[in-house]
Amino acid sequence: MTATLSSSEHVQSATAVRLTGVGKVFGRGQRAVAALDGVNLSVAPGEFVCLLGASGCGKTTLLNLVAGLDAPTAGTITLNTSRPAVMFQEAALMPWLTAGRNIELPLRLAGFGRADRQSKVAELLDLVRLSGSGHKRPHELSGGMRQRVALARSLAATQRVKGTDEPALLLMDEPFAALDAITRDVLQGELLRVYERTATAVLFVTHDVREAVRLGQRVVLLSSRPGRVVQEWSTEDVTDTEELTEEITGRLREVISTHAGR
Ligand SMILES: Nc1ncnc2c1ncn2[C@@H]1O[C@H](COP(=O)(O)OP(=O)(O)OP(=O)(O)O)[C@@H](O)[C@H]1O
Repeated sequence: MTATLSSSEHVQSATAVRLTGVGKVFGRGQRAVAALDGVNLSVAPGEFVCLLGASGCGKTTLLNLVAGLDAPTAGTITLNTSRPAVMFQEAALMPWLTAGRNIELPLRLAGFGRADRQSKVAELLDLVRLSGSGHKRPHELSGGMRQRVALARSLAATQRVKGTDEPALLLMDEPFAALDAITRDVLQGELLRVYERTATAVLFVTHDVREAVRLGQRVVLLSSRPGRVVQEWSTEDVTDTEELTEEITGRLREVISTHAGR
């Protein structure tokens, strides 16, 4: 199932994840809620894609489907990666474990030996600039530091004892939304730095256009419920990010007002 990046044709056609005609309806009959409808989307190995949409358009539903936490009612999802790691708005760390032990947990579950776990934890703590805080428990850390631990734990969850040729996929559901503006700004920069040092594909959900343009190589706009892809933009080679941010914001407003008029 793993994509082999052995020729340029493969490189172009390889996907970490592909959604084809994906739909999701919750409930039945008169109470049925169509959250997603005919979503077509793919993310290439190592690509950073931001999924943007108004509140309630189905972004979290889509991430849950890709994560395998729920099943689509229509269409198919093809994963060519190891099991995706998920990071949420709340760090959801184990409060009784130190930062280091929290990061170690997925490595333990994946079957890494003790020495390997210790060196990987040290590496990941260093990657998220928390080398001196591995012994601290979550309540001793700031909100931003807790999200750094959560990021390191998510990256740990993408590690495999064998089969390292499988590309990794990180699913992020508004991970910085609960942080103050300055911390959010710092963590966005940190995420980009970490992303550049790993080969992980990222599908990042946000309703913040500026965040999407700053982080994503591609920004994909979902319509209001039922969510479907209405437009996408590449941010690569864009010199004027303000102009792009304004253009996407305008399109997002249109999408929201279309929905409000229904
Ligand atoms: N388990 C469920 N049962 C019924 N309806 C659901 C369920 N989960 C989500 N929905 C509905 O599906 C729609 C999409 O929800 P979802 O949480 O995916 O949106 P979202 O874009 O992530 O929103 P937000 O940005 O506010 O987090 C909403 O109308 C929501 O009420």
